[in-house]
Amino acid sequence: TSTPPPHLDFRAFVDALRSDDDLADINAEVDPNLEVAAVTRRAYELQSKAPLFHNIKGAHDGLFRILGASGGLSSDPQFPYRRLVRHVGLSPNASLGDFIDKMLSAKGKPGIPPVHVETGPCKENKLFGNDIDLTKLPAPLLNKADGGNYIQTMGINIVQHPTKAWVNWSIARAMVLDKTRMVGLIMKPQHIARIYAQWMESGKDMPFAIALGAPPIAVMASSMPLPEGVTESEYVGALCGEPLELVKCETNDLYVPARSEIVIEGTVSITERAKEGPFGEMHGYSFLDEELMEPIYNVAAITYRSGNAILPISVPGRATGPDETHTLIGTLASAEIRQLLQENGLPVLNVFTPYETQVIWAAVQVDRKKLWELETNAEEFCRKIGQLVFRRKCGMQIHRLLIVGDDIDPFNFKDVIWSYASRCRPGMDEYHFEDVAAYPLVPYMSHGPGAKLTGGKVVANCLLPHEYKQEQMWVTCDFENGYPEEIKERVLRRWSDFGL
Ligand SMILES: Cc1cc2c3c(c1C)C(C)(C)C[C@@H](C(=O)Cc1ccccc1)N3c1c([nH]c(=O)[nH]c1=O)N2C[C@H](O)[C@H](O)[C@H](O)COP(=O)(O)O
Ligand SMILES: [K+]
Ligand SMILES: [Mn+2]
Repeated sequence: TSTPPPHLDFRAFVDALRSDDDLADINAEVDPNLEVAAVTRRAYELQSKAPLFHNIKGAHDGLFRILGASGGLSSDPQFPYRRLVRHVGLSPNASLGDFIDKMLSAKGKPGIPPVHVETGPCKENKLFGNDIDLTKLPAPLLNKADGGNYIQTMGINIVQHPTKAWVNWSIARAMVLDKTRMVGLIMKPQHIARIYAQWMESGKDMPFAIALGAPPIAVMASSMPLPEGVTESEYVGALCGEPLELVKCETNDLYVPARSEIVIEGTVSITERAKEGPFGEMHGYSFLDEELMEPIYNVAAITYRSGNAILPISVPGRATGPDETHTLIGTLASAEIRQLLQENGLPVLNVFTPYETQVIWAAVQVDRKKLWELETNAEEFCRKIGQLVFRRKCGMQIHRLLIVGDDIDPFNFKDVIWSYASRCRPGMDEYHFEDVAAYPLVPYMSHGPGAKLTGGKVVANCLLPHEYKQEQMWVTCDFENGYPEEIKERVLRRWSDFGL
C-alpha cells in the first residue's frame, strides 16, 4: 500500500520535513540524560531544523530514536509556520490564520468514525509482562529540575468513558516510575480527568493507550479543547474527509492509529498515586516545590514499528522560540475561543495567543463596522466576552484577553502591543474577573499573592470609545497607512536607487 500523506503518517511527516530541508539527521551518539533535551530546547530557541536523533545512548531492540521540536517553528524564515501546517496538510506558505481555519473547518459537520483494521505498522513488535522494563528504555530527562524521565510528552492519551461512546484523545504528560509503571498528570477540567472521575465512580481502573508518533493531524485534535463528548478521532475524520485507520490494543478494547510509531497500553489505577513532577512547564518555569500526587499508569504492553521506532518529544519552556505547548496549545485554544465567540454572535474575526506572552494572553480581533451595529460600549462588550471565555474550558489557560480592532493583526505582536499600550487606559479600560477558574500553572497563580485556583483574569479594552460607534478619528503613522498609494508606489520603485 502506498504511504499516506504526511498529515496522516508520522514517518511520512518526518520525510516531508527532510525534503523541506527542515530536519537534521543526527547520527552521532547523544545522551537521553539531558543532552537530547538541551539540543531540542536550543533548536526551538534558534528556530533551527528539527533534530532527529538516530543514535540514542542506551537504545536497544529498535526502541528508540527521538524526534525533537516536531511542532516548533520552521528553520526557513520565509515559511515560519511550514512545520506546523504540514501537520494538517496545508501548503508550506499557509499562515497561522489558515491553520486555525483548517482546524475549525469540521465544525458543524458530522464526525466520520474511524475504521478498524486488522493490523498495522505499530503491531510489528510486541512486549508483554517481563519483557517490559521502562527503566531500560532511553526515556529522556528533559530539564535538570524534572522529577523523572518524561517518556510521554507528544503522544496521544486515549481513554474511553465507562458508559458512553465517548473516546477522548488528548495530550497529557507521563514520566517513568519503575519497570512497568508510569505516573502522569490528570488534571481537571481536562477531559482525561473527567473520564477518570467516571472510572473512579465505576470502581474499576481506567484502560488507557498512549500512541506516540501518531498521525500529525490527530496530534493537533488531541491538543485542541474540542467540546465535551466529542470523540476526537471522528472530528479528525471530518477534517480529512476520510476515516482514520485504527487497530485494537492487545490488552484492552481501546483502538490506536495503526501507523503509530510506539503504543503503550494498560490501565490507570483509580487508587494508587505517586509523586509526579517537577516538570519544566509551558510558562518557562519549573518550581522546585511542586508536589503533585498523580495517578499511576500500569503498563501491560508496548507495541512498536520496526525500522527503529521514533519517539517524538516536546521540551516545554520559554517561548523565546515557541515549543508545542505554545504553537499547539495556544493556537488550538485560540481556535476554540474564536468558535465560541462567533457562535455567540460576536463580531470576532480571529483570536490568537501571542507567543511573546507565553500564550497566557489572547488577542481578540473585532470587526469594528459590525461592532457599531451592536450599539454597545467597552464595559458591556468586554464583560460579555469575559463571561463567555473565562467560564469555558477552552479559555482555561488564558488570563488576559486583549480586545483589538480590525486594523490590528492578532498574529503580529507588534500590532497587538501597540494598541494595548496606546489605547487601553489603566484603571478604566480593564475589566477584572476574580470568580472564574484560573489556570493554576501560571506562576502568579501557583506562587503568587492571591488564591491559587480562582481569579487573576482580565479583559483589556484596546479600542477607543469612538471606535465602538464610528470610523477611527486618526491616521495611523506608519508607511502602510500614512501615505497615499501613489507616493508609496513611487518610493518602493525608487528604493533600491536610493541605495537604502
Ligand atoms: C501539545 C501539548 C498539550 C499539553 C501538554 C503538552 C503538550 C506538548 C506537554 C506534555 C509537553 C506538557 C503538558 C503540560 O504540562 C501542560 C499542561 C497544559 C494544560 C493543563 C495541564 C498541563 N501537557 C498537558 C496538557 N494537558 C494536560 O491535561 N496535561 C498535560 O500534561 N496539554 C494540553 C492538552 O493537550 C489540551 O488542553 C487539550 O485540549 C486536552 O484535550 P481535551 O481534554 O480538551 O480533550
Ligand atoms: K482534545
Ligand atoms: Mn476532548
